[in-house]
Amino acid sequence: MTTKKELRITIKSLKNQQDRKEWEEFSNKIFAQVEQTEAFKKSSTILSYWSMNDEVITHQAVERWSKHKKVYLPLIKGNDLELVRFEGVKKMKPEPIFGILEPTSEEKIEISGIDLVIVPGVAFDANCNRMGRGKGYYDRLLSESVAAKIGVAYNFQIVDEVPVDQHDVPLNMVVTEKNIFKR
Ligand SMILES: Nc1nc2c(c(=O)[nH]1)N(C=O)[C@@H](CNc1ccc(C(=O)N[C@@H](CCC(=O)O)C(=O)O)cc1)CN2
Ligand SMILES: Nc1ncnc2c1ncn2[C@@H]1O[C@H](COP(=O)(O)OP(=O)(O)OP(=O)(O)O)[C@@H](O)[C@H]1O
Repeated sequence: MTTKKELRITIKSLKNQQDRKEWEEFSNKIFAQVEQTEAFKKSSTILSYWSMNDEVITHQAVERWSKHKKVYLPLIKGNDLELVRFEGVKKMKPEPIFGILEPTSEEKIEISGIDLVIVPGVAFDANCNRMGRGKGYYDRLLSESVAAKIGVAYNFQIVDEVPVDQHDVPLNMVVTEKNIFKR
């Protein structure tokens, strides 16, 4: 059984072997699939993330969705995430630790007010288990949530088995450019 630490190293080296020119196209495909789901169609409040350069690219999808739904993005506050309304790229600022762009809006929401969460991750498996960047932010956030949870990843991030700890929260669905896994 591989450990989370080993799996993070494996995925990091796989990332370096990818042709990133395809990532924009893959990301478009992934979010086209997400938009077909009942969970998406029924949702009015979405928690997405604003992608960093090694993640499924969310920027276009967030802009598109924000025209007819309320879209929120995570903001790091110590050990927790605050959920802040997306009001356009111009109203975002880089956060000091990882440089992730975060919204500057005053409008916040509790996780209980969210219908659908688009979850980033380092690796996922076909049972919709997820491993993140190892800080536990999403595990703590999602443990309190009944929202639909859709993980998004490139297909190379799907592994046979993600090591699962007790606090890890499984997702309802994982979407890649090649597959849709449901639980
Ligand atoms: N786009 C995006 N936003 C997000 C997350 C995410 O995974 N992706 N988060 C999800 O939790 C939260 C931020 N948590 C983060 C945790 C670690 C790292 C990071 O870059 N870690 C380095 C190495 C660790 C370190 O420096 O100590 C890395 O993974 O290379 C970034 C964000 C909230 N916002
Ligand atoms: N519900 C929780 N309550 C308290 N601590 C937690 C909880 N979930 C995770 N943690 C702690 O967070 C740390 C990181 O956990 P883990 O390696 O599973 O994170 P991850 O799922 O990879 O990261 P993330 O959720 O940030 O993407 C662990 O030390 C774990 O004990």
